[in-house]
Amino acid sequence: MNTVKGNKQLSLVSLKEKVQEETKAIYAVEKFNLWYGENQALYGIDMTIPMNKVTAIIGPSGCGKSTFIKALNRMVELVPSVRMNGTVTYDGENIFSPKYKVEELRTNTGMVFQHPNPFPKSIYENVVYGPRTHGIKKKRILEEIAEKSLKEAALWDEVKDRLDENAFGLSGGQQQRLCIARCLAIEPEVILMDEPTSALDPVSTGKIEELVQNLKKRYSIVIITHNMQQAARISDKTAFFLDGQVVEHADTTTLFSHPEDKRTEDYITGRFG
Ligand SMILES: Nc1ncnc2c1ncn2[C@@H]1O[C@H](COP(=O)(O)OP(=O)(O)OP(=O)(O)O)[C@@H](O)[C@H]1O
Repeated sequence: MNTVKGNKQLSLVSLKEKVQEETKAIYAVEKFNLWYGENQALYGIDMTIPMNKVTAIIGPSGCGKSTFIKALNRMVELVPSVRMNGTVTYDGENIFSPKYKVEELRTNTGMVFQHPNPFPKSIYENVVYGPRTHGIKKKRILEEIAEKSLKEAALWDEVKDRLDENAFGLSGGQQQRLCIARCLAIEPEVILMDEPTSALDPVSTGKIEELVQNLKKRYSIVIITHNMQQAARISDKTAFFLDGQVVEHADTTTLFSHPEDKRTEDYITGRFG
C-alpha cells in the first residue's frame, strides 16, 4: 500500500475512533419510570450520559432530579417503597438486572452531596476510608492514594501539613473538596454531584467549578444545579427536568441559547421555578 495513502487511511480510522470515544455514552437510560409507593416521580426517561463530559441536570424543586441521579447508582432502592421499570445501562450492562453486581456499580460511581459530609475522623482517614474498606492495608500505598486524591481535588496544598487534624476543622468549601477527594480515592469512573455548591460561598463555589472542569478529563460527571449560570459555565450537556420528565436534553450552549421547548425557555429565563 502507498504509505501516504496508508497513513491517511490510518489517521481517518483513528479520527473515527476518537469521535466514537468522545461521543460514547457511559449510561443509557430508556423508558425509565419510578414510583415512591403510589406516587410516580419519573416518567419515561430516555437519556444518554456521555463519557468524560459534564452533564447538568436542571429543573424546579421536586421535579425528580435527585431521584434520577440516585437511580444511576441504585441508591434510590434504599427507599423501601420504590418501584421501577425500564432500563438503565452502565457501560453496556443493565444495572437493574438480577445478576448485576451493585457493589461494582457503587465503586465505579462516586457521589457528592449538597452539604459536605466528612466522617468525624482526620483528613487523612477520610480519604483512605474507601480504599481501606476495599482491603488496601499497606501504609505506603494508602499514603500515595491520599496524596494523589487530595491533589486531584485541589486540596493538597491547603492540608498537607495537617492531615492528622479532624476534618470538621476545615472550611465548608474545603470539606466539600475533601468529600470529592474521598470519592476519587476509590477510583470511580463517574461522579454524581447533587447540588455540590449550594451550601458554599462564591469563592469556594468557583474552586469546585474549576475542579469539575479539570476532573472531566478523567471522569464522567453528572451535576444537579439550581444555578443556571453554573450549568451554562461548567457543563457540556444539560437536561431540563419538569414534573418527572425530561423536557429537553441538548448541548448546553444550544439549550441556553436556542431552547426548543417553551417550558425550557420559561425556566431558564426565570419565569418559574
Ligand atoms: N424518599 C422518598 N419517599 C417518597 N417520595 C419521595 C422520596 N424522595 C423524593 N420523593 C418525591 O419524589 C419527587 C421527586 O423528588 P426529588 O427529590 O427527586 O426532586 P428534586 O428535583 O431533586 O427536588 P429538589 O430540587 O427540591 O432537591 C417529589 O415529589 C418528592 O416528594
